[in-house]
Amino acid sequence: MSDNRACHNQVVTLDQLGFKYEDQHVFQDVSFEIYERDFVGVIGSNGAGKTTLMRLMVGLLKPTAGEVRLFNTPIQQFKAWERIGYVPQKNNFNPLFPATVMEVVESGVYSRSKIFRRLSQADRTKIQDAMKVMRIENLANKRIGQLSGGQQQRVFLARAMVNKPELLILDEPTVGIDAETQRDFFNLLQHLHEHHNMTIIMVSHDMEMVNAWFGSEPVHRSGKFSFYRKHSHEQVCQEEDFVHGVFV
Ligand SMILES: Nc1ncnc2c1ncn2[C@@H]1O[C@H](COP(=O)(O)OP(=O)(O)OP(=O)(O)O)[C@@H](O)[C@H]1O
Repeated sequence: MSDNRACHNQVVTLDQLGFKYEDQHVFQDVSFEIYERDFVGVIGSNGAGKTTLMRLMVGLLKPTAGEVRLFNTPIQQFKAWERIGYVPQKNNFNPLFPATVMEVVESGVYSRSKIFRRLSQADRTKIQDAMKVMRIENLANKRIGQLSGGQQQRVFLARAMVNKPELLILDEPTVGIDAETQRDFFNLLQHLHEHHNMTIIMVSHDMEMVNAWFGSEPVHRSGKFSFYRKHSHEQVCQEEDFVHGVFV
């Protein structure tokens, strides 16, 4: 295999995916592949079904047609949920929720395959690491409802990051956040993408931001969605994977 993309594994495969709520078709026949170390932007107008698509990718909804595969496994057989971090749309969060920042981040330790158990020292270290990367250590004991939008966003990102996921899925992460905080947030995502080799999928309807970040042309259009892509480490991929004259 001589193409850069072919030496990376597929992380998410959308195969002729369709979904409807009762009688209302949200979308039909959406196909796209997301590879390791991709940073993918999913763009669509209001009501195009972006949130629905993300919820299908994390198994919170079942497709009415086609299939989702995660790390090459059909989603109904997929069990390794700690490999995936998901940050739902911010406005789904109830600001009166009484938990502290620390409690919210801790709750990220329990992926859906685990039952509640005491936190181990290793868990504590993972929690501290995630809080440090997101620069929220000094907010640990604050109630989440007392924080600004940008700070809350970092807390939910830290929660999704606790298990050091390979794939991070973000639904409209910058809605309601000022331009400066958005820039910080993108710098952080860029760091995670380039230095922690994370694959990132981000939903947005902010074309200006998307064009600045991904360029003006989508790599693919399917249904009402446009998919944009940035890829990191293509060079490394070629060097690492070219062993004894063959791609492995
Ligand atoms: N639980 C539900 N029951 C019925 N219809 C729903 C439900 N959730 C969403 N819909 C409808 O499905 C369509 C897609 O909704 P979705 O939230 O996925 O769109 P979106 O692209 O994320 O929109 P936005 O940009 O406004 O967040 C909309 O027409 C919406 O009204």
